Amino acid sequence: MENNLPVNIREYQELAKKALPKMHYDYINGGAEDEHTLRDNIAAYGRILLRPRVLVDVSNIDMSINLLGYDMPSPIIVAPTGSHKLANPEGEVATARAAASCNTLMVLSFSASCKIEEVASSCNAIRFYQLYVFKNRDVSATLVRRAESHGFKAIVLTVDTPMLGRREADIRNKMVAPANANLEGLMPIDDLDTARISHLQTGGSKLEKYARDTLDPSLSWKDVEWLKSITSLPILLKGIVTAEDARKAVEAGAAGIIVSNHGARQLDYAPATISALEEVVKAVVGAVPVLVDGGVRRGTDLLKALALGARAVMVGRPVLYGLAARGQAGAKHVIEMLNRELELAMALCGCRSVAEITRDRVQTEGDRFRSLL
Ligand SMILES: Cc1cc2nc3c(=O)[nH]c(=O)nc-3n(C[C@H](O)[C@H](O)[C@H](O)COP(=O)(O)O)c2cc1C
Ligand SMILES: CC(C)CC(=O)C(=O)O
Repeated sequence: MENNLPVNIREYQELAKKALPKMHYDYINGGAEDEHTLRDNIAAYGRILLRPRVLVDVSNIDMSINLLGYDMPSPIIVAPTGSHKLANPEGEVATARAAASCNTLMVLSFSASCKIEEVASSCNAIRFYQLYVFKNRDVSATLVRRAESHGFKAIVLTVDTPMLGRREADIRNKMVAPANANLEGLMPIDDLDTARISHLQTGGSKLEKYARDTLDPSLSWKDVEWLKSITSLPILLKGIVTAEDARKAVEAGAAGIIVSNHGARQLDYAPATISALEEVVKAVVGAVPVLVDGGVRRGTDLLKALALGARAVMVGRPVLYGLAARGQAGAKHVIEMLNRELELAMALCGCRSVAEITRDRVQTEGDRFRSLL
């Protein structure tokens, strides 16, 4: 096996598909409804071309960045994804160790299958905590306090999930809500079991029923204020794809914006995130860092996102593919592979540092259209 390691993310995806029960692979891999946005998150990267500059001495490439005051050796971040135990029995602890061994920042999901405390004590690293606002605010507030006291450095509030998107593979597979290790003792377990296990008349998956019983559809800008009132940690808003909301996020005091469509699992026909990134970057005019996730599978994708103004780039499914295929070693290899691919892409584009990955290194469809006018 070690001599036959996958050479790219696609190969990890194939291994993950072989390794996992169909229900779990579909949950990880799937998107909402027609999966138009799911395909476009990846396809949109393919429509952006690179404009390499040559005869630059690229014998030293520096991929480091600074995010919210933290120096990071590369702009890659592990996106928050729920239920890592579906991919590997060691769950988020294995992912956290993989990320830490690459000095990569990980965002721990609210829906994690390992406890905040377990992840925090498994290895030393800078980590952020992702939050959902539950109907019962005390549940969310308690988790924020636990994350704070275990050294998490920022809260990533996911704002694109007032209710769960319609994921048809999960409906077909009768996907059950995976156990959330961090809710134990916070919600009456009977309620959770009913939500997780009961049959539905609505045609949604059991996961959808669980989300409906817990997530608060009244989520609004007031909740950002509420969150600010209960924590002194910086708050990043994840799930913004328009200039209008980006401006509101800055007004609301967000410390950062994550351009995301939740890996195309929420609103189908939302824009591919790489197509929405520049609009958001322009709207915030440097007031806060803008991050992006969705569809990143290559180092060249990372370079394109950085050229269009992302400060850092989050990766979701690829890490889960690595975890499912080869556990902690697989998750680590995925991060390393993306780092090496980015380094090579930078060298071949003549960029010695992230600051040198400027807007003119890419040509978007919009650029091609404008050049015809
Ligand atoms: C299996 C899975 C679970 C996810 N769970 C969460 C979650 O708990 N919270 C959240 O904010 N985003 C969640 N996401 C969305 C990711 O944070 C991220 O936006 C998305 O995976 C990026 O797209 P990519 O998978 O193409 O890299 C999840 C995504 C996947 C694939
Ligand atoms: C339980 C869900 C809300 C987790 C999630 O965000 C997802 O599956 O995309």
